[in-house]
Amino acid sequence: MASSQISLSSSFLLHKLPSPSLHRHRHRYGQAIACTATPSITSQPPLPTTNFSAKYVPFTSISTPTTESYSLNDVVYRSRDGGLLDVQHDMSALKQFDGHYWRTLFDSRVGTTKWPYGSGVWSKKEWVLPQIHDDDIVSAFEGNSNLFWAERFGKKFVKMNDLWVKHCGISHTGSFKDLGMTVLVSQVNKLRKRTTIPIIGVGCASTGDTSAALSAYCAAANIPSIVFLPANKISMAQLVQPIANNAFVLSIDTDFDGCMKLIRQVTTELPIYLANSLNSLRIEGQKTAAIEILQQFDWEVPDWVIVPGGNLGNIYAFYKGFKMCHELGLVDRIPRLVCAQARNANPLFQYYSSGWKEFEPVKAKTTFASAIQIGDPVSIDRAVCALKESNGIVEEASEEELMDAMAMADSTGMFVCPHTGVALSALIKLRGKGVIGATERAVVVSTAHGLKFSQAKIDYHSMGIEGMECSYGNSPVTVKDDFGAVMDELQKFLS
Ligand SMILES: Cc1ncc(COP(=O)(O)O)c(C=O)c1O
Ligand SMILES: N[C@@H](CCOP(=O)(O)O)C(=O)O
Repeated sequence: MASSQISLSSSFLLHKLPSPSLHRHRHRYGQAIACTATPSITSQPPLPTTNFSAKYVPFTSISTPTTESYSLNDVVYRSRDGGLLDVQHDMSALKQFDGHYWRTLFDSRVGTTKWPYGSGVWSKKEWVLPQIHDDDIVSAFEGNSNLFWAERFGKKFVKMNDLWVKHCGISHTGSFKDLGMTVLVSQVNKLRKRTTIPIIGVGCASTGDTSAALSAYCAAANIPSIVFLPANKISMAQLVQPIANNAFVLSIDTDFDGCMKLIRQVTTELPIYLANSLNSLRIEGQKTAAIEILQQFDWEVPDWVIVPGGNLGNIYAFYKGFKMCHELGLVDRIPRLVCAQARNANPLFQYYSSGWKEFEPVKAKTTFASAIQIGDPVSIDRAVCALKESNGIVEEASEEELMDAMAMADSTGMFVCPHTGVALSALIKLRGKGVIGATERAVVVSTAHGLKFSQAKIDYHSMGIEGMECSYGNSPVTVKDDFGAVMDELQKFLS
């Protein structure tokens, strides 16, 4: 058994759970929701009675079949040989229903208040965590985020008409991490409530967004959360989130990669459940953003999806979501994926540029895209798989390019984070090279809310960043309290 595994009982039996056909009323987030696991609305297809299931398998089993597998009720993050794990669904059970069935089922749940299907994640429950009981789910009705037609940005800056931004950051804690965290914390909630597995808390290393999501979902479920943050390397808005949500916060004098090493060691010694995306449960929630994009396009497949990458779980999550939709007959192909990295933290870009010869972690340098300042991504193998299987591309953006792209987007009415700037910058480059065509449909994934990174925007618009022109900077004009002076400034502006 790998040292990172805590040997715990996997004998938790689902038949101990209350019958899923129970009709009942329950309270969530102060709202009384009439909930039934057997929906009565006629527009919704009957729920399948088949027993769907999922288990952990070594990630390598995608290409090399193996008998090694673990129950999702086990506390295990790595395979016997120390590799990554993946959640494998019983695809033959899911395939008993055709693509039309799944599309109709998922569409019927959009906008519902019925627990837990009002969540963009749990509206796909059968594909996410099929064996969890609704009562154990910890959700803030995350997901269902805006797929924004970036009409003005598209026309003005990249000569495209069919450009979209998936605003995953307009969410409960302001980033896409909510999608994965609802799944992970729900599973922990179930294990703590219904088994004797000792989990005293849930922990993560973070560049700011994972910790915000973890602490919020744990607080909602009354589960202790422990977060390791690289000191002085995350934004104030991100730092205050776990503090406000009552997490135990360790600010450590290292970078994210150092924090990640520490939390991996700590979670092998103490019964603290690991919440980083090394834990493949997170991917199951995050993959629903891909399914949601297809759904929002009425199940038409975009040509390109561009995702900023750091620890590299999300690029694989998008691939997995698209792949499942293809395999289960909801769509007939998958989009090409682009992973965009900051030049100051670009180990994947370097690996890709070398023709996938040899992966070398890097020492990540300071970047305005601070949440992706990661030099040794845990999901490197997952990212390579996603890119190879989707005929994907890796791009990078300099500090000036990513900040300009962020400012360009904001000038057209968005308010995006620097990581979205990295992805937009990749789009600009790929359009410039003619790789992405003018009439193709592209989706840029926006990963966090711009308000979390207001200091970066202040720095840019103050035009005081050393070595950066800040070409799209927009400083306020200082004027004295005088009608004539105000009129003079307005005349200058209007002319
Ligand atoms: C805002 C933001 N964007 C992008 C990423 C990259 O996601 P991933 O680590 O899954 O590659 C992260 C976290 O790493 C993030 O917090
Ligand atoms: N950007 C992340 C970095 C950790 O990524 P994870 O997906 O492995 O948790 C963060 O916000 O902490």
